[in-house]
Amino acid sequence: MQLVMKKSILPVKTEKGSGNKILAEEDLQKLLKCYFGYSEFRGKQLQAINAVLSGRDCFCLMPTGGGKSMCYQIPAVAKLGIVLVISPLIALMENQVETLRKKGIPAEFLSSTQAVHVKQKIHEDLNSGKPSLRLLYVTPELVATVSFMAKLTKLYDRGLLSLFAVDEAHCISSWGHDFRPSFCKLSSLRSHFPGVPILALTATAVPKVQKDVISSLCLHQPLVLSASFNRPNIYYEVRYKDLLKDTYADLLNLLKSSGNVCSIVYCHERSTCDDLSSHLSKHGISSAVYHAGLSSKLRSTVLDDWLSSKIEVVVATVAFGKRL
Ligand SMILES: Nc1ncnc2c1ncn2[C@@H]1O[C@H](COP(=O)(O)OP(=O)(O)OP(=O)(O)O)[C@@H](O)[C@H]1O
Repeated sequence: MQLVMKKSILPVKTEKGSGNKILAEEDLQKLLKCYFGYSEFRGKQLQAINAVLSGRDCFCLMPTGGGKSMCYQIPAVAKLGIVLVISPLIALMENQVETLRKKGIPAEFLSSTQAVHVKQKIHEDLNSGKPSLRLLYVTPELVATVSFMAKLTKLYDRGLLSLFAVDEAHCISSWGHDFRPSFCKLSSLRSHFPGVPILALTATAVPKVQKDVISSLCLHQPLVLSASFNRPNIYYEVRYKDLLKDTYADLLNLLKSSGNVCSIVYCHERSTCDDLSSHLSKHGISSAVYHAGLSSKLRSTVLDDWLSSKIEVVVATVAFGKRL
């Protein structure tokens, strides 16, 4: 097979009889290099990618930052059609879409935060004979609407739905720490769109949750992948607050001695975030707060400023990890 390494969708070959498209490992590696600049797949990425490209469901358990997104981003460029990514985290969608577009991969997200004319353009593309989109990020709430299901049905009937990727899939389980009722409606994806593989992704390792995700999403004999949660590059140190004379002073020293690195300080309460952030700013460390009490616009600005190193420290509640 001839690979065209320009930023265009690659030709794919068909596995005889199955109707599924397959690419050799080296071709997938070329895609990884071409679009993302990485030479090797990490951990279980390749297995997950191969599973969904061959039409098989997959449950993928990887730690935060383990590279889960690649498991659906590579299929999006390797296979014709649209990958629908269902995520509860609007800030994460915005962030990923921006990154993908910079890499020349057509991606969009649909959410309540978007302007009407932007949504219209996306719908026009989806309705066109040949949509240019490769990845569409949506919330589970949108998937639950009749009008969006009708749009998906049209795409499905034209053979344009290549994969459903359910990010933060533990949210479907009432045993999980982050249960979201809207996720329960996702079971209809399997009944409405048989034959479209489903990739469930999570960093929540509890076996009860895993079983629940698999049965709630009606995954059919999924490939279950579980990556190691050991992160040898991370150094852990516990300091007991009760044993410190002045917690804020200790933290300030730690941040100053760490040099110019991006840091996150998690606090239990929003008021502590506000208090600590102004303390750090007063003492020469640029910081901002991030919690669910801020507007989504402000939260996006803080995330952008932190990612671009405009600010050194984000003082946040768990809303930051969940990117609420
Ligand atoms: N094969 C790879 N080689 C090197 N870096 C990679 C590879 N795959 C992914 N990455 C990088 O690892 C980082 C984390 O990836 P990603 O955001 O997909 O993790 P994640 O598992 O989705 O994390 P989270 O649970 O926070 O959503 C990204 O910067 C991504 O570009």
